[in-house]
Amino acid sequence: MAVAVASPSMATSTSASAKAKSKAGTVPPRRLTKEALTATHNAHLKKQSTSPLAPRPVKQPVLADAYPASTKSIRELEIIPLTELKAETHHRGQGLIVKAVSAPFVGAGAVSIVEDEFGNADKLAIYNQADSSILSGVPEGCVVAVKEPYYKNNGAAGDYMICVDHPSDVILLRFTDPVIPEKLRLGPLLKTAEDWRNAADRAFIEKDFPTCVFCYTEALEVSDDDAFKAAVRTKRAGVNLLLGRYDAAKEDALASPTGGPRDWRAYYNAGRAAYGLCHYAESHKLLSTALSLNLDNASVLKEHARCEARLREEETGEYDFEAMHASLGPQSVHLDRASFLRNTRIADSPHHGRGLFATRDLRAGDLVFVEKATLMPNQYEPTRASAALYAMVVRQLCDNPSLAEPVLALHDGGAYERTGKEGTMVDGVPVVDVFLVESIRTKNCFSAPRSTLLDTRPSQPDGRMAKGLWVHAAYMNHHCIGNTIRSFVGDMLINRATKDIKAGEELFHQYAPVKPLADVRALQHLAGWGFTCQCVLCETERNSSSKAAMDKRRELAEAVDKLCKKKLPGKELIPEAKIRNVERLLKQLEDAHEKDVYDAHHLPRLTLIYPCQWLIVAHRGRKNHGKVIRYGLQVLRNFGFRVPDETEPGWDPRGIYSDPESARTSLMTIHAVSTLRKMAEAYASLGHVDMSKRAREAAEFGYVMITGSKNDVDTLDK
Ligand SMILES: C[S@@+](CC[C@H](N)C(=O)[O-])C[C@H]1O[C@@H](n2cnc3c(N)ncnc32)[C@H](O)[C@@H]1O
Repeated sequence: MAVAVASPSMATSTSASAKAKSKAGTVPPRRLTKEALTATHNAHLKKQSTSPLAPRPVKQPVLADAYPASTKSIRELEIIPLTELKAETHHRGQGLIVKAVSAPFVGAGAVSIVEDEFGNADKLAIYNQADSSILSGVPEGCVVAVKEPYYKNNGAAGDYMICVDHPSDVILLRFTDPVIPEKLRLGPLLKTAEDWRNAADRAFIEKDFPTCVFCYTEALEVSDDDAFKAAVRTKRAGVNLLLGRYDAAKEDALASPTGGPRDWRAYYNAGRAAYGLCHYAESHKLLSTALSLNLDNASVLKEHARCEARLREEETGEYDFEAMHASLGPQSVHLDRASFLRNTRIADSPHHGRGLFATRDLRAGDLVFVEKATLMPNQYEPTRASAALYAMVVRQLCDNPSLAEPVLALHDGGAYERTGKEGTMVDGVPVVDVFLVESIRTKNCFSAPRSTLLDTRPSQPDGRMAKGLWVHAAYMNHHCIGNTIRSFVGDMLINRATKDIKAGEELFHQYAPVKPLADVRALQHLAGWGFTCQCVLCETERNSSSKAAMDKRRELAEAVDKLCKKKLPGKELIPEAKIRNVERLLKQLEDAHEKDVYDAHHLPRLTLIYPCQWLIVAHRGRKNHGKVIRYGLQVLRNFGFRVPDETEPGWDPRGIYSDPESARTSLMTIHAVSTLRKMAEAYASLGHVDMSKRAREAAEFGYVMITGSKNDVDTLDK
């Protein structure tokens, strides 16, 4: 489903919010009557979009307004009437029990008019519910408990609402729940378990799966017939599978065997649920049991074989990358593949908290790990990608509580105070704190193109990225001079070594492409992830490079950008005079790098890369092959690789990746690959066949690291 960000008009304006804050903690003197509330609500309902394809808005949390989710049971709270709600107040230790007396208006959240046992009415806005939950649009007549409610002004005078951000702060109560006050109690809507089961079956036919689950649950509560219950559980397992509620599906399925001939179905469903959770070993075991009970069943055989393929990937790290690329499409970015993680382990890092470490020696170019996204929405629209991921994490934590352990274990930036109860079950639902989720999302998510390979094509890249969470990769710390690099095929993250790595060494990657200017880079690290990079480049530039030299480099880099318009030349012939101007600026920029800092430590000189690349393309257009090679060597040198100033006899570009000296200082990027490829072409034009072959092989090898798999490096021209 498409996701949109809630429009600014939905947010309270600054002056209105200041006014509202001045009333904080007091019971508002004038509130809207039930009739006024209902009239406005009904007017909104009439305008409500009913298209299932309409983008679903998401109310993304503002971390500055964070408050913790309630961790108490509704039974521990003091139930208050609506008239006791105080403005801009989180009612700690208190709760509401109210009945929906209107149909829900479903937008960024679901808004209903609710009534308490005394006939007081108010507006209830529930956000962040999973689509699988009835609470994503509370049906009229349902009774809900709101725990530790937050009451806020909605912008206009007298217009207040109960705002539920944390999905676990609202509980759908069963009609017979004794906590419901007498006046709101309807008693059971249907009498017998069969009635409820039939109602569920009807909801199933109408594809109203949340209602279907609700009615099966009521049937189970009412019945004491084990055979009936087993059959209902089988049905509910099937619906939960459809809803992607795999934890519940597995539990239902495993509670349904009766010792009869249809038990294979229970293990089959449980196996499919475990597969949905990517628990392939468990899935295989369950499907094997199903198979032992029904040897010839084609569906079981198919799932069993699929599961074995996943186990092989987990074990060997062997993937058919070509087939994975071929299977990508606008609607198919979630690939049916398992993660391969055994070359790595999570352990304490001297850099920060936990990090990822190699469990065996790896060579440059080796696959370090491959990880299937824990969660990645198929949403590449830049304005929607973050909100879509946030919404997905929240909804999945509600739908599959077992996800809480790996997701909540991630670093949250340290500023958010956890209660320690997040993820635990209270009142039958997992405590989900949306502000914690957002803190974790911002510190751990990656941007992912649909395919890194396609992204390297100049004709293709649209720069559109989805955002996703890969919980294993999230343990990797940043290093500008990283020893690994990531790429993507759909929702699969591929991580390859860019250098030789010894068992036990910490693995690093770059969180974002490394900015050439040290202070810009430092700001990005601090603002984005709250750290100061200690890599040799950042550390040395911070401590040894003078401010005057840094300013000079910035000034000259800007002059180059201005002259070259921040682009590489196209097919046009570049005038000699312009080339000379760029060469002059390049020389000045080179001189602005202190020799005792950059040459002594052989540090990358990142501001020099762009003018060198520009000159390569300009000279290539004029068939100045010697110059292409000269500036090609400079690009490699400026990325921190050890290369000769001029091609020396015996120099082999294929050695740059495993050269231990280069390893300390070099950054691996697509620009190094495209430079090697152009050098290969220039060597060939000069008749240096052997050097051309070596440079081409070095480019091809680098392209495997960059794109994640073996691909034709000429893609760079397509
Ligand atoms: C995705 S987490 C990485 C795993 C994290 N170390 C942990 O313990 O969970 C990102 C956070 O790690 C920390 N970090 C990453 N790279 C770092 C580095 N080179 N130096 C210091 N802290 C770093 C920052 O606090 C950053 O917000």
